[in-house]
Amino acid sequence: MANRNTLPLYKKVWLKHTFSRAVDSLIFLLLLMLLGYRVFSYDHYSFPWFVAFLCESWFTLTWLTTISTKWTPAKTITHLDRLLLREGELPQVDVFVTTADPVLEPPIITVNTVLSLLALDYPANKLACYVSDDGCSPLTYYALVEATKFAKLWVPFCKKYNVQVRAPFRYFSEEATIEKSEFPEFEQESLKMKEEYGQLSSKIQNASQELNPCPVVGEYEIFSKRQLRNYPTIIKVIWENKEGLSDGVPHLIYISREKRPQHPHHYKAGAMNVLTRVSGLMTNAPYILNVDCDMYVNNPKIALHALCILLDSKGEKEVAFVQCPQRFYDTVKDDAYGNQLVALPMYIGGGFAGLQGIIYAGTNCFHRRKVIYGLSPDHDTRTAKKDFGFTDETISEKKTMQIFGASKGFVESANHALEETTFTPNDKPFKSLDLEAASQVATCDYEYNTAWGKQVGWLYGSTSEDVLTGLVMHTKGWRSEVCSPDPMAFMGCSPQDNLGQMAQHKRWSSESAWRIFGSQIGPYVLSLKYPMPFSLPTASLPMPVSCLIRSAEPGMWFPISAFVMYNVGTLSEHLISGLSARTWWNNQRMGRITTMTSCFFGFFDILLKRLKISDTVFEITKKDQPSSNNENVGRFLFNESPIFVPGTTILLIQLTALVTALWGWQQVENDGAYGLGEVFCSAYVVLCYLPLLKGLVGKGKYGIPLSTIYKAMLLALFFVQLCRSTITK
Ligand SMILES: O=c1ccn([C@@H]2O[C@H](COP(=O)(O)OP(=O)(O)O[C@H]3O[C@H](CO)[C@@H](O)[C@H](O)[C@H]3O)[C@@H](O)[C@H]2O)c(=O)[nH]1
Ligand SMILES: [Mn+2]
Repeated sequence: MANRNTLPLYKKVWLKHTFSRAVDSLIFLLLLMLLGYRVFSYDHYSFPWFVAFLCESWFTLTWLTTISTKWTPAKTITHLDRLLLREGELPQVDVFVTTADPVLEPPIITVNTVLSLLALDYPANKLACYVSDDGCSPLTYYALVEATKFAKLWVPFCKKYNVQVRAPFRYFSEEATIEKSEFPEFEQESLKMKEEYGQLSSKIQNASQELNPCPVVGEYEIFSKRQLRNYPTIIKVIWENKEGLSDGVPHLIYISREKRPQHPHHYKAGAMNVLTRVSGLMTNAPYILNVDCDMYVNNPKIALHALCILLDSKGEKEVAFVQCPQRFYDTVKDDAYGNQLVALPMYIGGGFAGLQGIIYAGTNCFHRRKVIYGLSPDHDTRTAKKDFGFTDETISEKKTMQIFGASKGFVESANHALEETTFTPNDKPFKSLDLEAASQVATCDYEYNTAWGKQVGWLYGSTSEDVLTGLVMHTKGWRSEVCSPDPMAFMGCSPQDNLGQMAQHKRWSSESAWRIFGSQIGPYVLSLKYPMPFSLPTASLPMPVSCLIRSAEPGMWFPISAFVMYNVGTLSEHLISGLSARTWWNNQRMGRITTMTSCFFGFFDILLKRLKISDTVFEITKKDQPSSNNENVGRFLFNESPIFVPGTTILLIQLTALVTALWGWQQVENDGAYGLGEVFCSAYVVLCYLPLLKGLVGKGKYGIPLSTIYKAMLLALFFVQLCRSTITK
């Protein structure tokens, strides 16, 4: 009989997307033929020829990278039963939640996430939950304190009745069907919980409406001293599972790190590093789960699933992190703003398995602590510890301080973390609650002249710290895996309107552009293997031009067939994923729109930053609980932001072209044929830009501001003039 410790805890199943592969390859072939055609059509060499050639080459290149990413998709299957055989030896897990703004991220949302984490199906004495509050908000703190009282009822209730959805606001929402239970007292208790939760949310609601939300006495006094971005560290142990009960409520710790105006705080990456150090001093678990404040646990067994991969005898040597997909609840119908990321992760995300594994998405991810500290997979711990200065008596202290900072306690904990052996029996539960030592590692100058943000922890210098941090792990040789059990592991809020969606895309694409002009070339050379998501912003350049190039030549059959194939391919991918055709169309449409708005701007953002004209800022995405009477649903909102100028310009140009063509005002002396193909191209772009077209005539927040329209008109005129002069020459 095989030793129970050697049985694999997960397996990887390679999927065959034969249809998808065939369509994708055919498109690639067509693109190559088109390029060939261009090259050999000597007599047409001209400025438009050159632009068209450039764009088509770019498309071909990005398409090649897309197929190579999608080529070998896989999924992982975990063997929970095998892991549960070793239940007594499960390792500790530290859970990090980040929140940053009590207005954009209402505390009730954070509270629900925290409650769902505290109620995870995992021994409570092996869990600790750390909440980082970058807003230093007494309201968030108050909400967590109140939530803990409720947790003492909620956690046992969930475990007793094996409740599926452990975020109360979802559990009690009308849609969630409350599971029938064989226990007669269930209904009664469920009602009681509902009442208790109602009280909790109204307490938080009331506190948020008061001008001075919380008393400035007692434990809240410390918050009264704070000023905007200028306050000391506040760390509070809200709840300690003192007796180490495995069926109790896990530890809950609140952390608001020190901030001073003259010190950069590095946004989320900075917060994650503080969480890493404080938890290192307190529980020092070998595994870390991190979630954004809106990502509640939707599958209470998720920690067990992820650990199957991390503890597997092969996974242990190879896998740095386990990423669960990001899904969203109460989404806008048919994905009107194209931000729910359902088909994309399935086809592209799954494909990463054929490479070194999925990229780190910043949330819903389980990490190994020692990897966060910079360990490589092939490094045996001894040499690593020597490199870090742990073993060499003479240099040790100086060296470790240069890497991990001046806290002796933390250095010692890092020393232990590097030795992470699987299944450390839980002999020393809560190491110490030395708040003073913990406060020291949360100060804003702790990281000066250390490796934090450079070689250790979450890396700085980018607004998508996640992608960068994950890629650097891959460059060291680690792999990563997707864990996507049923039901979906986590669910979060997605932007409820196009403005939120655009801000988010701008941040993501500016991050990708960053790597193109990047200072740290290393990881990005690797990212050539991960080209798909990174070609996102660069698509913003050729895209607009290519929208404008129309050809009436025989060669136009190549792009036409490629276009048809592409649409057939993506539509079938959506339908197979169980999505509606309308969703597909919305995704296509938003793809065209975001390229010309957020991606375009993300690109310039980074140019400005590179030229040291501006600084990267992490704009937090607004998280609201969607209300049923949201009048904006599915409609486009506009504001004064220049982000709408390029899109409006494209729309105006295409409209002009369309009108000229249809009314037959086209001058014959150009090249005569203003064919069906051209009209079709213009019509297609206008169709994609329909929301902007509505914006041209809309009023108030539904209308594009006049100033934006004027700017776009000027640009459009300029462009049309330019084309005329080159064509008539
Ligand atoms: O100074 C800051 C700014 C943000 N956050 C937190 O970072 C998280 C993500 O911010 P959010 O505004 O929700 O960004 P999204 O665009 O929704 O986030 C996606 O993209 C980010 C990178 O761009 C990743 O970090 C996230 O995990 C990923 O969900 C939230 O919990 C914030 O509270 C901080 O802790 N401190
Ligand atoms: Mn988010």
